[in-house]
Amino acid sequence: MGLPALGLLLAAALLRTEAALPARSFQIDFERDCFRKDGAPFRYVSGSVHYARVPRPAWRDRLLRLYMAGLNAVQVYVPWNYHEPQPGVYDFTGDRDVEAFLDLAAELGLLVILRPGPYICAEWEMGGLPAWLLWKADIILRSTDPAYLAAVDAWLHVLLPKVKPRLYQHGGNIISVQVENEYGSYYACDPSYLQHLLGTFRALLGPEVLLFTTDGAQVEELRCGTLQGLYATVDFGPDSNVTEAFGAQRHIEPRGPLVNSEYYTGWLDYWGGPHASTSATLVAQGLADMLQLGANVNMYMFHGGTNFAYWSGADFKGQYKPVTTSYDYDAPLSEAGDPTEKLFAIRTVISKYADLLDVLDVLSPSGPIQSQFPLIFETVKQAHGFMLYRTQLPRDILAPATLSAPPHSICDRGYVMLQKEYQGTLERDGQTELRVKGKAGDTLDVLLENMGRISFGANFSDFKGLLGNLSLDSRLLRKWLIYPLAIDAAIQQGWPHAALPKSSCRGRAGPAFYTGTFETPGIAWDTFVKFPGWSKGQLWINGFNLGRYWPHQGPQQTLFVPGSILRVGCPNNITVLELEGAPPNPFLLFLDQPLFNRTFNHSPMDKE
Ligand SMILES: CCCCNC(=S)N1C[C@H](O)[C@@H](O)[C@@H](O)[C@H]1CO
Repeated sequence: MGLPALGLLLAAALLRTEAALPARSFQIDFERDCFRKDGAPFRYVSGSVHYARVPRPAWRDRLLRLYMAGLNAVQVYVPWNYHEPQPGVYDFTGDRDVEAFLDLAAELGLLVILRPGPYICAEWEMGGLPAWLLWKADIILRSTDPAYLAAVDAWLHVLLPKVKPRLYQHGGNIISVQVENEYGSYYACDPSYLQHLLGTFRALLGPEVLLFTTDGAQVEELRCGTLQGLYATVDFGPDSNVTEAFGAQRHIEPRGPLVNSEYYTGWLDYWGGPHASTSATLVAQGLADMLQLGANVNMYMFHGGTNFAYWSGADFKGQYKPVTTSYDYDAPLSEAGDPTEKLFAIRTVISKYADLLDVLDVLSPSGPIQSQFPLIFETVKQAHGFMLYRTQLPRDILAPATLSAPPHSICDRGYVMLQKEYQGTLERDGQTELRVKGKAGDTLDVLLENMGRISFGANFSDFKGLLGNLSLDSRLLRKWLIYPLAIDAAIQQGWPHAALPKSSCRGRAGPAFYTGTFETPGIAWDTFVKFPGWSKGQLWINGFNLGRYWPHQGPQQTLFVPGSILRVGCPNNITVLELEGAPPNPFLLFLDQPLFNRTFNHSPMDKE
């Protein structure tokens, strides 16, 4: 392609910058029975932490432990009575600073599932309803009783304006909001009450936020607890049959994501009764069964904490049963915040389902840029490294179709995945076509690598990225999400070591991060690292970017590692971004000599 055409193409690409709008969406895909976050399939693995049961100085510790266990969201109740001790008197300070708790979760990269009630149950005093409601002795709680609704609306008009700017669609981290709580278990069964709440939540939160209900996984409980316009979810513990329980949800929601909003990791204690104890193995197995189904799960409780002061509630089953001060719940994180055997069992399960590409929230914290056609690095002000281009197949492609790029428009290498399965590599001066097949809506990703801008010999600017439009059987692919990747920043901040649970990993085809640690033998000398059987990628040790490796291409087979970046007497963190395919049992070798030339003597170290 001559320069003018390339120039024109470039101009066209540049002209399209106005189309670049930030995409922040969290919706239900009723076709593919999943959530979509920014247009991409998304599944949450969440845990309940109640800020009202944890002193504020410990919030960061508890949320970080939840994050490091591999969860990507935290479910949060808002107890009305904790914030409105007297009618019209509000307290959001100190341990009651719910905004600070939500913002801390956001800072730690956690999404939030918010449950503002107004009734929350939770073994909390009066289920979160303020005791002063009972000054009107004949009030009918959780109904369309005008006195009750007046107090509810006044409270929601104070609380929900604090929530709205933190909604995911507004740049925050709250992905969904629950209306009421297990209303199907309440005798009143007043659908006008739920309808009123729906109206108030929509008026104060806007049309985009995902609103849902939660009820026990029994059809009779779902009958009164659900409402058109509120996505119905269920709750059940490890002693339930997963298929039957989600079958109850499907009775109300035949399509949409499976959601267990309260997967009981333990249970509450009553005065006079035994401390609850639920087997870690049973809890982990139930979690694995649900994740295998692709379900979204919130573990109730991940961390229970304590019913300080007079905040413990009570159950009534023909007999008054007050709940204890400890809300340990036999949860994965103990009342005092200590990890338990159950936490490690859960972390192991999650690590088997952790999806590295879900870490786009970390690697691309500003979120994707939405554009009709691909944008180049320079348009989005990305200098070096990698960008991820994502779109969906526009139609079923049941027979292999040709995915193609204009010649020389791949600057410089594009690693193609369909539904996260590696399809092959598009190259600047090489292969520009691949054969793919899939279903409408399948996610097509192109991880685009900048291999370095021309330093001599060209009379044009060496722009980077997808400089042209990809097509499928000659029909242009549109509606792209573009993620500039800040990999170095994430690694320097401790990702993925702090985030991804350690698990024995087997090599896979296509782009993937591999992490590990190693000890030096008491010295920190210069060394050379070799990649037996690896293909091409990038290497970091202790946050230092050592550069590109490409033993598949050669000639060099090792990377130089300066001794100055190594640590003695403590683990060294190593992160590998392999782009085309790691060996089945990935390992690295440290040598005291460089290998500058690709050898073909098939020595054991060269074994693929
Ligand atoms: C014996 C408790 C019966 C009601 N509560 C139930 S089932 N639960 C569901 C309820 O939504 C939650 O807030 C918690 O109260 C949980 C028990 O920890």
